Amino acid sequence: MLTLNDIQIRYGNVTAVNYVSLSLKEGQIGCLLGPSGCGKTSTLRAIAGFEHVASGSIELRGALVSSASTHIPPEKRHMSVVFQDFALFPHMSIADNIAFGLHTVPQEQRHARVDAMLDLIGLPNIGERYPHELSGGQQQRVALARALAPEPDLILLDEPFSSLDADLREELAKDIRRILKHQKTSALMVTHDQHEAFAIADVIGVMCDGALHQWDSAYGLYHRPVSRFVADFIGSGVLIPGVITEHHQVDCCLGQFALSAQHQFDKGARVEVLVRPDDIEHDDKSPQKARILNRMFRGSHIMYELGVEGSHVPLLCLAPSHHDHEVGEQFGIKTDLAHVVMFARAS
Ligand SMILES: Nc1ncnc2c1ncn2[C@@H]1O[C@H](COP(=O)(O)OP(=O)(O)OP(=O)(O)O)[C@@H](O)[C@H]1O
Repeated sequence: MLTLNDIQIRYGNVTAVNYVSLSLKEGQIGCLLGPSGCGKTSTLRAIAGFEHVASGSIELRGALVSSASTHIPPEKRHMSVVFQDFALFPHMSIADNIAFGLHTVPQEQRHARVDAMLDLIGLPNIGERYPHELSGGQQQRVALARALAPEPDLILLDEPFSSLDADLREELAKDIRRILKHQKTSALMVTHDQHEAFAIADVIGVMCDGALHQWDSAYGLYHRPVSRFVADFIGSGVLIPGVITEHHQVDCCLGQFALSAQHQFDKGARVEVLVRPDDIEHDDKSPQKARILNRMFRGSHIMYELGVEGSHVPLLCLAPSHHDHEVGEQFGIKTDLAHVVMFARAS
């Protein structure tokens, strides 16, 4: 339903977005994720029609809406945008806020649509109230209701939870996902918070310096990162040196592992092996030991930092928190790196 073909966005000499391509299917929820300044908001604004593209093209439901020579204005794109600051009109009731984009709809249907939207967001009795009488989370639900009311082809969400408490964010992200899925509305969100992206999106794009590194499921980004940047940005983990000894075997400080997945490295290749905290399992009975350098209690789990001979960086191990060990202790570990991700080591 939405396709970006190699778009570039420039501000004077600055290239903010560099050859980004992606496609979103009907009813899918996508998310652009990345650090500040990576170009995610510029991409969203170009889709909305607030920015021009310098090259490449944007298509919505097969129709060209942006290219170097075409620019359909925002109001003709059948999209709604939800901003981070809610942007509700303070002097209008909640019902009038939601009805704002419905001026072409006959009055009776307009009332019915507003009521349906209030039911959908789980706040059926607040139509007569004003924005300042609602909590931040309620205001953001209303902003979503206002965006959904005109039944747009696509909803764009620009860091919609950034002004809310951390606890509320994930809850609201799940809620908004439920509402969008119920309405079968396609959406694209921008965030720098991977937990929000995981909670809401079917497909996530990781951006860095104007480039889209990977457009994939959360599982794919975590388990099959295509670049060091994605490996580092998504989840936690460390890269340790290794060598490919036989085809489908890698030798590193944790031992020698048969690799189950295809890889492009020849025998003798020097690689870096991505080791996630869930790749190292704590097992008191294991003959393989590591020293505990640090520990971070996380409620259900403890994240241990482990010193392992041959690795100049501490490795991470996520263990259930009833495995309660002190810093300085030797700790039994088991590792299985058969499915592991590797990158070529810089010479
Ligand atoms: N109107 C503008 N004029 C000039 N440069 C801009 C403009 N808007 C953005 N930029 C630059 O383009 C690059 C990408 O900005 P953009 O806002 O798209 O990134 P972002 O990933 O959304 O960042 P953030 O998370 O901080 O909002 C940055 O280097 C930024 O300084």
